Formats: sequence, structure tokens, C-alpha cells
Amino acid sequence: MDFPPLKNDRFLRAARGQEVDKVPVWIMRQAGRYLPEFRQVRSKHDFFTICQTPELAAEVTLQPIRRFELDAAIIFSDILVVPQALGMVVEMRAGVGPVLPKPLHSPDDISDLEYPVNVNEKLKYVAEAITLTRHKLEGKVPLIGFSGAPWTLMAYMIEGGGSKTLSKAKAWLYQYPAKTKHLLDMLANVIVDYLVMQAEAGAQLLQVFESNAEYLGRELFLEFCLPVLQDICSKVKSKLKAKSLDVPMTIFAKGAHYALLEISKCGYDVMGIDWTVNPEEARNIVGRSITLQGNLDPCALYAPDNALQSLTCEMLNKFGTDRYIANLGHGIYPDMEPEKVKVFIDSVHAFQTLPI
Ligand SMILES: Cc1c2[nH]c(c1CCC(=O)O)Cc1[nH]c(c(CCC(=O)O)c1C)Cc1[nH]c(c(CCC(=O)O)c1C)Cc1[nH]c(c(C)c1CCC(=O)O)C2
Repeated sequence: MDFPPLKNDRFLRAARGQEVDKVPVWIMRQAGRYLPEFRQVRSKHDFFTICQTPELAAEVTLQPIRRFELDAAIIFSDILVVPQALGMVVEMRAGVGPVLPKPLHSPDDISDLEYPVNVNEKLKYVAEAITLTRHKLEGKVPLIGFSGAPWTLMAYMIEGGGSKTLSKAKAWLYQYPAKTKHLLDMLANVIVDYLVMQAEAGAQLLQVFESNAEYLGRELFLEFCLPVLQDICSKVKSKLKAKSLDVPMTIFAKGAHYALLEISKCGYDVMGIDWTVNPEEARNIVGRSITLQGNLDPCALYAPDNALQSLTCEMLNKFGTDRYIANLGHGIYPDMEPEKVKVFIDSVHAFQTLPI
């Protein structure tokens, strides 16, 4: 596909371990409710209508790019479009978050899922949104595509929404390990097709969100998550290679401080770390063969500007400027003042390390 040439490749260079002029920065949930222009669009349209309408999805994807000197855009969508593609109903309720009114109660319900999924048909709107956004970005910054990881999606499909403990979903890991693995493999197959479709449509990096890793310990994570995360990465990469596409991939397993080394060896180019992980410890554990992304506490943006600047500097000193992409350690909160994002981004870009 013919897209406008890329003018700022700092983010992709860092993902590939190449030298950069400045540390690249983007923010998880950078298109979202903290922006008045997003709330304006959202007041007129249902959440999933925005996701499903390429013009609206492209518009809200571009909103933070117009306002701030971000080094990447992320396509506006949600991880829960995959359970929708499997035939599940997902609603986004104000003040509650996502709700799946008919969750999976037992492995018998797996057969009710509409599987296999023709991703190119069911999630075509995401491909269209990506292609349109690539054109509208005019090469200003690269565009990130994404998917939820199998365990994170499975947890929403069983819990029927957010949960404090994920006890219903975790019960499956202990009661039905084989059937759980079957469901995780089904999800992985859909995710592989979905990520490949996004890269073909124009996504320049693919991020996999394992946001519910924090509910698992090391043993459960190594048994149920790691093998599928590895499988997704190798299958996506080999399918893209066959199409002469080379798109870096990021894994963000939130709360998986207990398996940093194993995750870093899964084949991904970039590893996101959440705000509870010490950057220096993470770097010591994973070595230099992977780019790290993160990890300022999203609440640090509530600090006064000068404190936020020092916290950002401290973070950059710990990560260093090599093989590093600055971000928050999780999504930005909806009540954040947009001006704080500018302070954060400018502090990252102003940072210089002394030459060695
Ligand atoms: C777990 C998860 C979800 N969705 C996502 C994750 C993984 C990242 C993470 O761990 O936060 C990923 C996601 N969701 C959204 C994006 C868009 C791109 C971006 O990062 O700017 C991305 C990358 C938009 C969104 N997704 C959602 C919103 C807000 C909903 C609204 O506008 O009503 C946005 C902008 C809703 C959503 N979607 C989800 C939840 C739990 C919620 C509720 C959050 C809340 O209410 O604070 C599921």
C-alpha cells in the first residue's frame, strides 16, 4: 500500500534498537476522555460506534497528535472487539466500563462462540480505520496497531467485565486446565489473524496487551500465558515475512514483574513495563537485546510541573536513552489535565545523556 513517507521514525528506530536523536514518547490511552475534543465526539457517539466508523476512529486517533509532540499514534479501538468478533455482546457503560452481559459460565459455552472467525470480514472496520488514519497522519508519526492477549480477553469473557479478583476466570485455570488451554489457543489464532490484518492495513508496530497478568503468579503465567504469547509473536512474524512485511512487536504484560526474563525471550522487539517495576532492575534482568517501554506512574502527572519534570528525568536516567521508548506505566487517567501531558512529553524530549 502506498502511504505518505514517514517524517519521524524515532519510535520505530528505538523499537528496532537503532540510534535515536531524542527519546521517543507516546502515552497509553493517549486518545481518550482526558481530552475535551474526545469527550465532544464521545458525547455524540457510542464507544463501539466510534471504533466501527473509520472516519470517527481516525479522527480521535489524530486528536492527541494534533495537540502534542508525540512520536507515535495508536489506532483508536479496544481489546474487546475480539470477543465481539467471536459473537459475544460487549457494551461500554458510562462509569462502569466494559460489560459482557452473557459471559462464559463453563467450558460448555465455548462451543457457542462463533469460531473460526473470518477476521478480515468481522474486523474489517479496524483495517479500514488503520488505512484511513495512515493517510490522514501524512507521515507525521508511525501508527501502532494492537490486540489484547488471550488470557486478558478470556478473563473479560468469563468475568463479564472488570473484576477485583478475576476469581471466576482463575477458577478455570485450576478446574479445567486443558479446556482453558484450548480456549486460549482459539483466541491466539484469532489474534494472529487480527494482528497480521492490521499490519497489512498499515500498522507500523503491533502491541499485545496482557493487562491481566497482574492477577497471576509466576507459575500460572508460565503455564497459561507465556506459551501463547510466544506463539502469537512467532506466527505473526512468519506470516508477515511471507508477505515481505517487517513490523516490530511489543508485549506489555502488566504486573508480570515475576517473569521479566522469560517475557523478554519470547521474540518481541519491545517489552513494556508497568510503573511498579524498577527500570534498572528490569534492564539488568533482560539485558540489552530488547527495547524497554514505560513506565512513569500515571499518577505522577498529578504532581506540580517541576516535580513531574524531575520524576521524568529520574526515570530517563534509570532507563538510559538506548533501546528505550518513554511512556507511562499504564493508561492515562480520564481526569488528567491535558497540559500535564505536554510537560511530560517536553521533559522526555529535552533529556540529554552525557556522551560516554
Ligand atoms: C484492558 C483494556 C481495555 N482496553 C484496552 C485495554 C488494554 C490496556 C489497559 O490495560 O488499559 C486497550 C485500549 N482501549 C482504548 C485504546 C485506544 C487507544 C489509546 O491507547 O489511546 C486502547 C489501546 C480506548 C478506550 N477504552 C475504553 C475507553 C473509555 C471508554 C469511554 O470512552 O467510555 C477508551 C478511550 C474503555 C475500556 N476498555 C477496557 C476497559 C477496562 C475500559 C474502561 C476503562 C475506564 O472506564 O477507565 C478494556
